[in-house]
Amino acid sequence: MKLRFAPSPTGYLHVGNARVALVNWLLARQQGGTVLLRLDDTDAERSKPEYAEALEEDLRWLGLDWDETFRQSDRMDRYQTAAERLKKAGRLYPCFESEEELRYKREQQIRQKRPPIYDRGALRMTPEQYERALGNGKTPYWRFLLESRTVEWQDGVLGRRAVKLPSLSDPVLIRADGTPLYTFTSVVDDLESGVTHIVRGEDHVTNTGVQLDLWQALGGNPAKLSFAHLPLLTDTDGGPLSKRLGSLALRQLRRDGVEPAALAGYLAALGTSQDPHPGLPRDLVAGFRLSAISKSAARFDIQQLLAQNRKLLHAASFESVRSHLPEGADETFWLAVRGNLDLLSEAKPWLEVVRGTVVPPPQPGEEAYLRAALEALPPAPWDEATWGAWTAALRERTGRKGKALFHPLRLALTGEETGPDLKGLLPLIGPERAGQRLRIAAGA
Ligand SMILES: Nc1ncnc2c1ncn2[C@@H]1O[C@H](COP(=O)(O)OP(=O)(O)OP(=O)(O)O)[C@@H](O)[C@H]1O
Repeated sequence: MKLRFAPSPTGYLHVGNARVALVNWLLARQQGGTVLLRLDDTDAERSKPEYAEALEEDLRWLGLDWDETFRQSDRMDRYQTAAERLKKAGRLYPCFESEEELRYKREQQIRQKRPPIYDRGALRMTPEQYERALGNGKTPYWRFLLESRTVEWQDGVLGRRAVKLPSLSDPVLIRADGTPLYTFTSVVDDLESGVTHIVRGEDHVTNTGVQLDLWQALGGNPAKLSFAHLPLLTDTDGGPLSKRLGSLALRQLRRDGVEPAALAGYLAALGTSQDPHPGLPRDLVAGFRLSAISKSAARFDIQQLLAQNRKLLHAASFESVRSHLPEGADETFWLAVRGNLDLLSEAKPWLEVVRGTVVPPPQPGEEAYLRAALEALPPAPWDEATWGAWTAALRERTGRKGKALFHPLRLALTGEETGPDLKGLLPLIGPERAGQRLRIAAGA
């Protein structure tokens, strides 16, 4: 079994690309298969080495690896050879029609209520017309002659699928400047690198019909190839994802402090009826089932991702996050704040709150209460019982309870409306800072 992930290095990977990469990887690792990372970089204008580097880095960050890798741009001679083979078999034919001519033909077809399919006009060219076009300095581009049949396959996610080839235009495989196009290079590579399972986004379903025809024309046996098309992910608002738009890029999520295990766990369960659980890809292998993926488009909900991230952080040991915490953060600090974090990057401002300077906002009308709180501060040393003892004494003294009792204290001590449990924070803030902050807040 051999699977491949074949992104084009034309931008930063987004969560939709990552889901496809993850599913390929999980299937391969579950069944002892091989993973190939192929860089589809024949679009020289849009492909950039820095994107290729970035996508490898992003995949590794997510916890994925691969057994083989190559770039299409290194295999131009192979595409050339395959093209010659198709030409000899009469399946690749030269065309000279310009974009404008083709547009005109399409408009006419639409007016006549006919499907706008390429009419194979180039096949009717006589050898003399062909030579004349060449003599006039024209260079042909090349189309693949599709067979007149319906291509069917059993899709691992979508079920039985069929593509009627006569309803499609013969695809251009080679541009006039000689560059081969995706439809072509992809099939040549899949065939020559021994790929057995193609798992990719649903945007490729029509390609699959064409590519199976091409696969056969190049001597491949379609029975040896399995397909699964994953429904496309949309963004939180239901909009499409694109590398070009930079939407929901792995890079950005990583920069925002999302943990790879949160993302991988969420992506593996997305579009299934399973509840997501954080886990690195290697931890998800055993529980993964391709058949559990639903046929409908799935929405990538950033809130749900954050929920996974939260779950992960709340249970994370100090040792496991230590190297990503700001300097000065110790285990007591981590245990005090972890239950309140969506993202690891949010730990830093809390370190500021316990160690740095907080200017509490004014709380008009609360000055007397805050003065009473200052006076009731328990003596040092402070521990986790201090908050309970202090607020119990204040309850007794002022008759306050609930929010009226706690909220002015939180605001004065942290400068924030919400945050980690004060039972853990108060001893970290310590008597000196707590006293200062209460004094300022009380206007004392
Ligand atoms: N929104 C999406 N959801 C799920 N899979 C996707 C999505 N978009 C692309 N893919 C899949 O990601 C893989 C890599 O494709 P590709 O590099 O062409 O990405 P792309 O986002 O479509 O790129 P671009 O925006 O540059 O056209 C393919 O298998 C493709 O089907």
